Amino acid sequence: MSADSLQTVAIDLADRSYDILIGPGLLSDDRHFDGLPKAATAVIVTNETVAPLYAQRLKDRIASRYGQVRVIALKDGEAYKDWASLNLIFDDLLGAACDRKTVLFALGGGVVGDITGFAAACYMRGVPFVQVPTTLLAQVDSSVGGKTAINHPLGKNMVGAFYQPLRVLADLDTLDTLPDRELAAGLAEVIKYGPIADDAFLGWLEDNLDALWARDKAALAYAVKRSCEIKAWVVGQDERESGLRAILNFGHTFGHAIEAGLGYGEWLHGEGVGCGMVMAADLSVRLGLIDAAYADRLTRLIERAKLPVHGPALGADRYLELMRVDKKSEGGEIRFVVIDAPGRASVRPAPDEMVRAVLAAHSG
Ligand SMILES: NC(=O)c1ccc[n+]([C@@H]2O[C@H](COP(=O)([O-])OP(=O)(O)OC[C@H]3O[C@@H](n4cnc5c(N)ncnc54)[C@H](O)[C@@H]3O)[C@@H](O)[C@H]2O)c1
Ligand SMILES: O=C(O)C(=O)C[C@@H](O)[C@H](O)[C@H](O)COP(=O)(O)O
Ligand SMILES: [Zn+2]
Repeated sequence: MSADSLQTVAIDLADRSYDILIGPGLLSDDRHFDGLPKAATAVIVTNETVAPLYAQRLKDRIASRYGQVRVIALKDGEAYKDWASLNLIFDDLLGAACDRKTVLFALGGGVVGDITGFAAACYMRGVPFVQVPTTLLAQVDSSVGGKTAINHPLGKNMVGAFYQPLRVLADLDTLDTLPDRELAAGLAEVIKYGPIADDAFLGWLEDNLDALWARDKAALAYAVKRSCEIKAWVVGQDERESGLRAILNFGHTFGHAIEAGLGYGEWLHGEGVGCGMVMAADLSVRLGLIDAAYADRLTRLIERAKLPVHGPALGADRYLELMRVDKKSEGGEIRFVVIDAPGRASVRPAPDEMVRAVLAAHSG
């Protein structure tokens, strides 16, 4: 795939359908903003790290469409995906008398995207918003599909809403400034799509991981596009996770427990997911669904992506306690996304003793 070309992936959700635009230079070209609603005010929600890098560029693109463009720069970090940050957004919108046509632009990674989407869902019972993801993780996953939320000390993403953006603008050039650790975190969500939906993509990742690490634009463009296609295919069938969509949670039952158990921010979300996929793959082996060689193959790729494959020593009881709060749990029974066969996943419970064996093998 050419590194210079613009790619479009469509999310098909009836009257909530939208396009994901993927390519370099999107934030330097007014045309990608054509068709967005005009209003008195636009608000760019970002954070203190991303604002100095890209807020002015975005402001220049949209200034002609809005009477005023405000910028809210939140504190940076998973620990700030909380009520206090959400209230700062509401305080600013109300303080500036923003009306219900105000358009919010989420400029940043998944933290900014999730909190801005939730603010958009709530403010005056819903205002339009646009996702402008600037991390690999946000471009391949969090900006797409309409899951918005903040964290609660007792559980990850526990307060939120399904609320779709008007458009996703993934400018690949923004990845130039992304720290290596954040690139690795994004690769976790990219790798996820292989075992759950596309075994050939897993093979492509094995062949192209070095190119992705070298930030080869053509390789990044393909990884972002293929990830978005798979997510669009899943979300298009099950927007509100009544079934199929839960496969996107592969690795997350263990991963979210690690994030919450350590206090948000010590491990990145993608690091929790990377390690969580190792644990969930082992669980799939123990359930007799896949052979150990496939789990080893996945673990090797996760290691090559410079992600942790061994979890922190929270203790099995604490892991189990945290995982019971997971949104897939039913009546206190934890349900895990497991691999049924290469490229195919499902959700099912597992005996506590088996989960303890997985934790003994991969944490502590
Ligand atoms: N809604 C969903 O479907 C979904 C999917 C996956 C993850 N998530 C959520 O996304 C969050 C993780 O997102 P993330 O990994 O993007 O983390 P993040 O939003 O914290 O961003 C990672 C770091 O990179 C910085 N950054 C962002 N863009 C940059 C750039 N271009 N150059 C330099 N630095 C940049 C940020 O300031 C931050 O320090 C978690 O809260 C997770 O729960 C949501
Ligand atoms: O879009 C989805 O659906 C996902 O599960 C994508 C995940 O990568 C993401 O981390 C999501 O926020 C987790 O959802 P949650 O419902 O477990 O909070
Ligand atoms: Zn995730």
